[in-house]
Amino acid sequence: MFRVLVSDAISEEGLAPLRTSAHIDIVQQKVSEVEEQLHTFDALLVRSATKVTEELLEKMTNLKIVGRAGVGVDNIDIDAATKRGIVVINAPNGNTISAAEHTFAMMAALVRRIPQAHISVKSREWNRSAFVGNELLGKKLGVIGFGRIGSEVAKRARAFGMTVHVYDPFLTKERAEKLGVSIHSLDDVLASADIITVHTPLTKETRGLLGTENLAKTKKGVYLVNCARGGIIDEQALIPFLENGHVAGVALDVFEQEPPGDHPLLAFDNVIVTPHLGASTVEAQLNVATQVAEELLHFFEGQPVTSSINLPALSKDVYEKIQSFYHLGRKLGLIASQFMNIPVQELSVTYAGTVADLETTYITRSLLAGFLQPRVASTVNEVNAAMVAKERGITYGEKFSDETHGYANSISLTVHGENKTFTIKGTHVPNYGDRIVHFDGVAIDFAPEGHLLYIQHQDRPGMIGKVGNVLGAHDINIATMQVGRQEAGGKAMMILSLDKPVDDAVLKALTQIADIETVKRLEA
Ligand SMILES: NC(=O)C1=CN([C@@H]2O[C@H](COP(=O)(O)OP(=O)(O)OC[C@H]3O[C@@H](n4cnc5c(N)ncnc54)[C@H](O)[C@@H]3O)[C@@H](O)[C@H]2O)C=CC1
Ligand SMILES: O=C(O)CCC(=O)C(=O)O
Repeated sequence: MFRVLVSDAISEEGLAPLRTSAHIDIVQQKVSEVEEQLHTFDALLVRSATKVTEELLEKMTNLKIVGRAGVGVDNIDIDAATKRGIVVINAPNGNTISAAEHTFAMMAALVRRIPQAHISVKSREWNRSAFVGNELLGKKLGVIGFGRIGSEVAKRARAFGMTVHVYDPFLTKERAEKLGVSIHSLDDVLASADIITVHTPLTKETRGLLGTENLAKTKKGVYLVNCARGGIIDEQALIPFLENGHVAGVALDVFEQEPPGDHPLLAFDNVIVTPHLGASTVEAQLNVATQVAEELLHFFEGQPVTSSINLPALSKDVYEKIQSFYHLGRKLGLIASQFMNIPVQELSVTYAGTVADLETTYITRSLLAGFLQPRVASTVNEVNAAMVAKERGITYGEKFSDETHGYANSISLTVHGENKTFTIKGTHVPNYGDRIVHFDGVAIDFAPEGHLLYIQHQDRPGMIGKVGNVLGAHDINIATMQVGRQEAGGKAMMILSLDKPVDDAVLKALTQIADIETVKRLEA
């Protein structure tokens, strides 16, 4: 018998698949009410109220799986679960439509001033001239982040006669054309849009994406919508733009801190808000509950789960054999994704030497997960990587080669993007670690670890000194530096490992050195 603790308000109808099994015992109580029995549960099913902390996981000594009836897993300590071998699953698309519809409702309410007018009439006023709005027809909608929700918002906007301009560095031209939208640079979207809506994950790159500098690039009178994650629009930076009327209005479903308390933004009449309601519909809650309940059932029946966001269901035996290559694969994917920060269509992985005889499927999936992670909102791992790649229109394949070029083993990844192909090759040396031995056509040798800096330049005397001077002037210590070149006087590169990451000012200063062509930060 498997015991499942359902500790949040989860759609009863959605739990039906679990109730059909004679081997599953469902207990619907809060964690605090079953303190004495926590060690007896095999599964925990939550929405967002239960905080699945390391402390709770420590008490649930028999726990094998946590199911989140929703997308975001902010309330679950994934690392702590992963460390304990507890699988975490979610429902990645069950609430997409509800979140898209809520975004659209917020946008329409914003431009027609519906919440303000509602309060006015309820206060027994009848002031029609105070609530003159704008039409959506003919307006330009800027969509930043064109994944599941962004693309559904765009479909609805087109039905309203809006033109949709999209910024998403990972969106391919084919997918944009299929959905009837055009791809633009961030600056173009900022400058041209009448309304801007954000639908990215909250990452290092997107935190404060709409901050002072980018808000200043928007059209005077722009409307902004954030139903994704608090912090993508910088709340503090927004205030002066509302005060001087540059921003005509803002709709927020999410906040940097939730609940936002007595936040200064709440004092503005033209800021309309909801308490993180994007997924709060009967339908979305039924979808997400059904999805996780079915996945839990598969898990207990020993079938593979498709929406796990942490550990793959690997046997200990196989895992021990592939472990080193599994990590090398992840690093190759991660570095390649950052280097090729453009839309890509295809990944091709070639195995040679001893690694070619192992279970390469898992290694390829690990590599794929590393490649996709910088591009998507939710955690990608070996279990869900194939599904996420398919959704993004990225194909991948494995090849095997007898050509080892002197290495005992090697994994080579070729990434095909629009107008550019990139190849990276790595090897694992027992008791020494992972090495990258080929990078974009140049033989080189570096460890894929930490804060890396890639510099491509013409092979001229004195380049190392010039780079060293700029980094020294910015107080950045170089841990290691590897150089390589295609031919004397031709294309050359340096890969530096730094003690701390470089900021945009350092990148700019390096780019200004004569004969340096490209500089990129790579985190591994
Ligand atoms: N308000 C609510 O109740 C809900 C909010 N969400 C949030 O909505 C957001 C979007 O969710 P999905 O569409 O399911 O995610 P998704 O992973 O399908 O799409 C995210 C998109 O953002 C793009 N992206 C990544 N970095 C970017 C960058 N620096 N600039 C521009 N685009 C970038 C990716 O290429 C991807 O296409 C997430 O933050 C999610 O947590 C999701 C469900 C409900
Ligand atoms: O469960 C909820 O209501 C939160 C939805 C959400 O933000 C998500 O799924 O990422």
